[in-house]
Amino acid sequence: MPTVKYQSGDMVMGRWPGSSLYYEVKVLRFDAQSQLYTVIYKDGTELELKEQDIKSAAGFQSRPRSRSRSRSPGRRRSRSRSPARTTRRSSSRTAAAVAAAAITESAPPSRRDAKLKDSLEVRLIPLEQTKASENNGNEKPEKKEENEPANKVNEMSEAVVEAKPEKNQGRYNLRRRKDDGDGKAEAKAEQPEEQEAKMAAAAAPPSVPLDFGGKLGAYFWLLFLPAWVLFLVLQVNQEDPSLANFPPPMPPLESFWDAKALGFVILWILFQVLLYILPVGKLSEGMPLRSGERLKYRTNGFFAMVLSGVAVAAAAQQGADLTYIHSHFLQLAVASFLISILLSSYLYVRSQRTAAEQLALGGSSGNVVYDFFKGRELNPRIKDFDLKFFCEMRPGLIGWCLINFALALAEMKQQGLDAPSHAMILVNLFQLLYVADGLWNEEAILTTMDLMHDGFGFMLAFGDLVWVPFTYTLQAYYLVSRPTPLSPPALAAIVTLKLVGFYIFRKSNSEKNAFRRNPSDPELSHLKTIPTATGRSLLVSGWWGVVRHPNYLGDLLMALAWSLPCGFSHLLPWYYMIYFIILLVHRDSRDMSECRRKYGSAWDEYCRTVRYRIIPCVY
Ligand SMILES: NC(=O)C1=CN([C@@H]2O[C@H](COP(=O)(O)OP(=O)(O)OC[C@H]3O[C@@H](n4cnc5c(N)ncnc54)[C@H](OP(=O)(O)O)[C@@H]3O)[C@@H](O)[C@H]2O)C=CC1
Ligand SMILES: CC(C)=CCC[C@@H](C)[C@H]1CC=C2C3=C(CC[C@@]21C)[C@@]1(C)CC[C@H](O)C(C)(C)[C@@H]1CC3
Repeated sequence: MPTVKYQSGDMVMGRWPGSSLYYEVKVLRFDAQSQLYTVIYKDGTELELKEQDIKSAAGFQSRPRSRSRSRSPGRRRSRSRSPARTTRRSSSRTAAAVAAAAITESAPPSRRDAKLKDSLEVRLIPLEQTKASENNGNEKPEKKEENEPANKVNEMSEAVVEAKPEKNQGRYNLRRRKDDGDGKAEAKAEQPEEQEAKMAAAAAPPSVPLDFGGKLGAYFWLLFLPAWVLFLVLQVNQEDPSLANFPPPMPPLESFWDAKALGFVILWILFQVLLYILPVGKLSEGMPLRSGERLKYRTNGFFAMVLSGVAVAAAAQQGADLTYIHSHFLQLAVASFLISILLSSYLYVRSQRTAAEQLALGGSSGNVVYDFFKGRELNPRIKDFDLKFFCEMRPGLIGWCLINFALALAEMKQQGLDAPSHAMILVNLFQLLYVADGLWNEEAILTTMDLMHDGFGFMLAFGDLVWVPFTYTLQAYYLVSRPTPLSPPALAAIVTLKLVGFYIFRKSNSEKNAFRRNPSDPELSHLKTIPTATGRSLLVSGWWGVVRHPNYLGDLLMALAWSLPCGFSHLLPWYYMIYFIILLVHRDSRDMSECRRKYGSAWDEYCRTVRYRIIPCVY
C-alpha cells in the first residue's frame, strides 16, 4: 500500500510550472490512482503536482539578495530589471507575480518595468531551496537562467513547456491543471497506466456557471430566436419595412410549408456532406481535448465552396431558377428550422450515452431545456464525421453565399437590371470574401471558442443552419426591392473600411492560431507572452497586445461595411451590426470568464497589461 507523504491541509512548497521556483501551497487532496497532489497557490491557482515537485517548507529560505546579484551578466540583468526580484516584503510570491515577471522582454526595461510596476511592487519574492534540501533535477533551468539573457529565460521555458512537453515532463515533473485541455503531448511521454489515470481525472466536467440567463434564459432563447428570424423575414418582405409597420402581418399557416423547399434544403446538406467526406484536402489536428486526444478534421472547406459554386453555375446554366430562393425564403427558412430541431434532438439524445470526458464544460446542468439549448457533447461525431465542425463551416456558411447570389439575380429580375446594383455587388463581394476567407483558413476555426469549448446543441445547430443563412443575408434581401445608389466617394470609403476591417480580422486570427499551434514559431519570436499555470502562454504584444479581442474589432468594422451600402432609410439592414455588437460583447465576457477560470491570475495579469477589450481606448 503506497504511503501518502503529504496530507490534505498541509502547507508545503510547490514548484511553479516551467521554473525552479517554489511557492507556498496548501495540499487539497491526493489522487491515489494518478499519484498526483492537487494543491492551491495563495492566489487561488490550482495545480496538480507530482510528489517530486513538492517539498516540505522546512528546507527553504528566502532568496538572499546578494546571491542573485552575483550571477552572470544575463542573470544580473534579469534581477535588476524585475522589481519583484528586489522587493522583499515576505517569504512568498503569488503565482500572478511569476506570470507578470515572466512576460518575455523585448521592450526596453524602463517601459516594461513601468508596465509591471503596479502588479509587482506589492508582491512577494519566491523562496529558494537551501543547499541541504533535495534538488530533484532543478539544475537545468537554473543553468539556463545563468547562461542566457533574462528575456530568453522565459521564452525558453515556454518553448520547452509547449513545444517539447515530453522533455518538460522529465525536467519538471509537473502536470497541468486538469481542465486545460492541452495534455496530449504530455500523454506521449507517459506510461499507459499514467495516461489512463490522467484521463480518468480529466473526465468529469467541473460545473461551470450557467450562461445565457440560465435555465429560464434557455426557455426564452428557444422561443425567441425562431420568432425573431420569422419577424425579420416577414418584416423585410413588407413594402415599407420601417418600425412604424411593426408587427408585420402574419401569413396564413399553410404558406409556411413547402415540401419542395424541404427537399432542396436536404439536397443541399447532402451535397455538402458529400464534399466534406471526399478524401480531398488536408487532415488538420484540433486542439488537445481534456482527455489528451486530438481529433482530426478534414479542412477542405474552400474546395467545397468552389465545387458548390461550379454546381450552382451548372444548375443555373441548365435552367434552374435561383430566384426561387427569394420567392420561397420563408419556406426554406422553416425547412431549415425543422432540420435544426431534428438535429438538436438527436444531439441531445445521443449525449445521454456520451462519456463524461466528451461533454462540454457547460451544458450538463441537469436541466433538459438548458442542456438541449446549450449543447452537451463537445465534438459529436459519427465515425470520423464531425457534426459541429461540418454544420458550422459548410451548409449554412456556403449557403449564405448561394442565397446572396440568388438575391442578386432576384434584384436584376425585379428591377429589370442587366447587372446587380453597386450596393448589391458590394454586399455580395464583401460577404463572399468573409466566407471564402473563413473556409480558406478553415484550420483556424479549430482554435475558436465554439470548437474548443462549446457543446453542440440547439443554439449552434440553429445558428449554423438557420440564423446564418437566413439573417446574415438580410442586407442583400433588403436591396432586392430597394435600390440604393452609392456615390463613388461613398463606394471608395466603404471598400476601404471593409479592407481595413478584414486586415485586422485576418492578421489577428492568424497570429493567435499560429501561436496556439506552435508557440515557438520563429515568426512569432518577437512577441511578448505571459506563461500560465496550464503550460500555455498568452500573447501580450502584437495584435493581442492592442486589445483583448482584436479579431472582434476587425469583424465589427467589416459588419459596418456590410450595412453602409444599404443606406440609412431603415433600421433593418443595420440589424446585423446591432446584433453583432451584442453577440461579440457577450462572447467577449463569456470568453473572459472562461479564460479567468483556465488561467487564473495570469489572465488577470494579461487584463491589467492589455486594458481594453475590443476597441482601443474606448471599450
Ligand atoms: N460572423 C459571426 O457571426 C461570428 C464571427 N466570429 C468570429 O470568429 C472568430 C473567432 O472568435 P471566438 O471563437 O469568439 O474567439 P477567439 O478566436 O478570439 O478565441 C478566444 C480564445 O483565444 C484564446 N486567447 C485569448 N486571448 C489570448 C491571448 N492573448 N493569447 C493567446 N490566446 C488567446 C483563448 O483560448 P485558449 O487560450 O484556450 O487557446 C480564448 O478562449 C473571431 O474573429 C470572431 O470575430 C465569432 C462569432 C460569430
Ligand atoms: C443567436 C445565435 C443563434 C447565435 C449562434 C451564433 C452562431 C451563428 C455563430 C457562433 C460563431 C460563429 C462563427 C461563424 C459563423 C456564425 C457562428 C456560427 C464563422 C464560421 C463565420 C465565418 C468566419 O470567418 C469564422 C470562421 C471566423 C466564424 C467562426 C465563428
